[in-house]
Amino acid sequence: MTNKSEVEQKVAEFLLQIKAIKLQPNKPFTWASGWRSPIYCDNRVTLSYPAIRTYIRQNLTALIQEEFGSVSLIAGVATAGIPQGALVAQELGLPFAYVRSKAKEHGTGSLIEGNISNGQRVVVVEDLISTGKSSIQAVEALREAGCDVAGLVAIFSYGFDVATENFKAAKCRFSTLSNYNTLIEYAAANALINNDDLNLLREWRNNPSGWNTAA
Ligand SMILES: O=P(O)(O)OC[C@H]1O[C@H](OP(=O)(O)OP(=O)(O)O)[C@H](O)[C@@H]1O
Ligand SMILES: O=C(O)c1cc(=O)[nH]c(=O)[nH]1
Repeated sequence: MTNKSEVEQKVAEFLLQIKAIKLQPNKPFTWASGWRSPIYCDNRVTLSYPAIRTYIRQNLTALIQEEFGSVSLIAGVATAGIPQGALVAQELGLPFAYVRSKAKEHGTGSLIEGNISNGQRVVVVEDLISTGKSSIQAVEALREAGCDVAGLVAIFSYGFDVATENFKAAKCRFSTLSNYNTLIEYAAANALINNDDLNLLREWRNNPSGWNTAA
């Protein structure tokens, strides 16, 4: 059995260490949802660090086994969920497929790439959950294609209520390796983010969809 809070902290530590956590309060990031944010968690950077990539692969695999038991397919969410999902599928010796954000506009016209079969029990791998919209879109596409979606795992979640509600509405379970609260607590305890930025991040977290909308 993995120690959940140890993994949450270790992943937060790694993300800070490799500067996957980026802060730009004066030049906000625009997220997939359209929200503007002072923070960006770039899990793609983990791929550049073999030891960290391995830790994430092994712990996503353990999470899938603990939460969902036996599955027959791993599916990644394009694009950042693709490499993470492929690594996990390799670890589990399972088939892999991935779901595009929209169907390809030439060639096969596919929305889902790879072979899937009706009734196949699948776990979806995503890198990050903000609103959960991208995740749910992939889950619905797999269901429409006949898959039995056991649930979704991701490296990081901001823990927003809107994501919880979106997953609940879609009747999809999800679990992540780390989350925003752990990240902020770890950064504060180890003086990895200065106090001004910590205050700003805590304030932002109270109303993320409304932050900086006037800018
Ligand atoms: O929970 P949500 O509000 O949907 O946001 C999270 C999504 O945003 C990012 O994808 P993005 O499309 O920005 O980039 P990518 O192609 O690099 O995955 C991230 O990889 C998630 O898929
Ligand atoms: O919501 C997003 O688009 C998003 C936020 C974030 O911190 N990292 C990321 O890759 N995407």
